[in-house]
Amino acid sequence: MAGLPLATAEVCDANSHLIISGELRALQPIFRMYGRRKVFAGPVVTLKVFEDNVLVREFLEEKGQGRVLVVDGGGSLRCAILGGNLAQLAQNNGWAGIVVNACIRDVDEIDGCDIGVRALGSHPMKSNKKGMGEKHAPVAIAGTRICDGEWLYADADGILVSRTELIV
Ligand SMILES: O=C([O-])CC(=O)C(=O)O
Repeated sequence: MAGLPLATAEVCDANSHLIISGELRALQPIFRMYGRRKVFAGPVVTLKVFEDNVLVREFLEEKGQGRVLVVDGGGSLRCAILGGNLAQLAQNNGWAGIVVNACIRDVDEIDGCDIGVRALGSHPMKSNKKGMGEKHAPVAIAGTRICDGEWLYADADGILVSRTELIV
């Protein structure tokens, strides 16, 4: 069930066979936690952009239905590709969380939203608005390849990606 609070450490202990096969991977611990939801999970939607957040908005304008948006922003530390308005939109549209391999801004506003956000850090500058990027492309972030439709589980210990939904 989407949103079920699975503990990532317990999932790892109980599923060593899935770790060995590569079906279950842990992202390297490079992210900071933002948003009110410290624990979130759901099916993944991937997006690849670079210092441009038009496509981030396009996704978050859709109904989230408990999904997690994974944005590979190329690791950029030069501007923010998610801010308070987009986080509010994501919350209102029912996204479970957003993982950003880049920076965010409006941290206080995002921390007030009922959504989980992980990002490399915060940056006060906005991004470009050209609409460049690739939706649903496989991404490689934090040492981990992530594909559209996989499942992501995040809690205080870290972030797991599983090829299929994990059942408790
Ligand atoms: O529009 C942007 O570039 C991001 C932002 O600041 C927001 O979502 O509030």
